[in-house]
Amino acid sequence: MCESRLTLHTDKYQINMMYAHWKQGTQNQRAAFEAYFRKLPFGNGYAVFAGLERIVEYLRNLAFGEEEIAFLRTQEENYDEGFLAELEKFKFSGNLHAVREGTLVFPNEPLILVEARVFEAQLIETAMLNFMNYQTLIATKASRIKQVAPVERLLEFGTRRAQEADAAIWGARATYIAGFHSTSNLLAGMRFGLPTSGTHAHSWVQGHDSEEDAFRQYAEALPDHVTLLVDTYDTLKSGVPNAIRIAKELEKKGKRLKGIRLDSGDLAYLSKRARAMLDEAGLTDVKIVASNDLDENIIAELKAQGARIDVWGVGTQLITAFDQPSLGGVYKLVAREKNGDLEPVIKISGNPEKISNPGIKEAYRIVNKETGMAEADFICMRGEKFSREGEPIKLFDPLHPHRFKIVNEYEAIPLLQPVFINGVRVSELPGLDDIRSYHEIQLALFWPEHLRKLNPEMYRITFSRAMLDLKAELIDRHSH
Ligand SMILES: Nc1ncnc2c1ncn2[C@@H]1O[C@H](COP(=O)(O)OP(=O)(O)OP(=O)(O)O)[C@@H](O)[C@H]1O
Ligand SMILES: O=P(O)(O)OC[C@H]1O[C@H](OP(=O)(O)OP(=O)(O)O)[C@H](O)[C@@H]1O
Ligand SMILES: O=C(O)c1cccnc1
Repeated sequence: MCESRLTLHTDKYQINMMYAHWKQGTQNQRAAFEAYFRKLPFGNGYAVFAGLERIVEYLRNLAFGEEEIAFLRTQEENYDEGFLAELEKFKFSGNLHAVREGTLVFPNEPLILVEARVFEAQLIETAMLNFMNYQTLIATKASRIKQVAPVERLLEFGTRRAQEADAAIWGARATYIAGFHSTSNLLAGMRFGLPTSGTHAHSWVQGHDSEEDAFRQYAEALPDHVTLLVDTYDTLKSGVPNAIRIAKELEKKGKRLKGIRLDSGDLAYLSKRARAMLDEAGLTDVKIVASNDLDENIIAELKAQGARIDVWGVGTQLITAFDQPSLGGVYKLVAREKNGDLEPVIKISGNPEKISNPGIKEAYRIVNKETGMAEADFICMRGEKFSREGEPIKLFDPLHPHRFKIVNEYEAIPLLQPVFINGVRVSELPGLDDIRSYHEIQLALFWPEHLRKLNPEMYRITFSRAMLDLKAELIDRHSH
């Protein structure tokens, strides 16, 4: 968790390239890189950008101390002492623009723009992608779950099955951005101010002579927060009746049973039966929590079956992004310093989708003033004049440039915000609750067709004519 130790959280090839730049005397040349992804995860219609807070912490603490330098000395005999001395002076002195956490983002649009000495811009690729790819993936998975359970409480239960501690903790934060209500991880609660929640485990019941005794002892210990796990022996014959008994005892003390938790079996059937039993006992306010390898598909299916579940506890499938364990975000050089100017560069590929978009760009969300809804994102060259307001904008379909739509009255909202300028923080990042509310406002900008979890309508990402022309020119220049 100590961010200052993350300087060497990078691939060795970055340090090798930094070294080679230092040898050829180009380490101070400026370079611009963009981070973006090419394909949406989970077949979703959007992704939820996350990871910026950690990126900012990482950049602020980026430094090579004695320990790092001593280690590098052991890793490569070619590293010259002069290079290591240069590293001792290292700090991030560049510019970073990024979209806000919680923003809905789409393939091939710049999410982070780094302009810095190539020495710096190169080093940070690995860690930035690591943070952005994981946290964006988990926020997106959480958002899919939120789409199918918009009003119920969503509890994040994943830590024990997460890919180690950082994934659990930063993953919990990402799920909160996308609308989860709490995490079971107390360190995430302490670190980020996330609400925490907890019921009890089967071991609590197994560790007593009877289920009833286990429930009673638990209720005595935590009378204000009693949610009882009712499936250790037999949910309907023993768990729910025992929970009802304890609820009645709590009532006598002026307390209420908060809930019961179902963690196995047919959750639709059991929840309906449990609801009827609770209601019959006058416990209509007692909530039913369900867990057991849930994901957005099972939750949707359970709801379609009429399950009476008020609270969903979701662990493994969410925190490991089980159905797609990685977001393939990349970090590509888009411009480099040549003869004092920043010159656009391209990466060619046999696969047209993998050809990079050259030059430093701006990204705008085009919101139709008549409907208040997002029509498309528009990517243009930095400083390019396009009619921001007042005049119609022509939004080309990138795959079929003969197809376009015209929006007459619109607002162009810039997506990339300055975070560091010349190494200095120029804006405070919003607090987590602001990010969460902003995410909700973002969702409201999009038609439901783009938000549905199965076969969504693709939101349009469009490029300016100038950017497409530059790309064509560079492809032409590099074709033989
Ligand atoms: N009515 C239902 N419709 C669809 N899926 C369900 C339904 N009820 C439960 N499930 C899901 O089916 C899966 C059942 O998995 P599994 O067979 O391991 O659970 P189980 O029968 O409860 O056994 P265990 O006691 O080992 O947890 C879980 O992912 C659960 O969320
Ligand atoms: O299923 P997930 O979505 O990953 O949610 C977390 C799971 O972790 C716990 O089970 P576990 O068997 O680890 O512990 P327990 O003995 O308390 O049930 C809990 O009961 C959930 O089933
Ligand atoms: O509080 C719970 O019920 C819980 C927490 C973590 C994992 N499973 C369940």
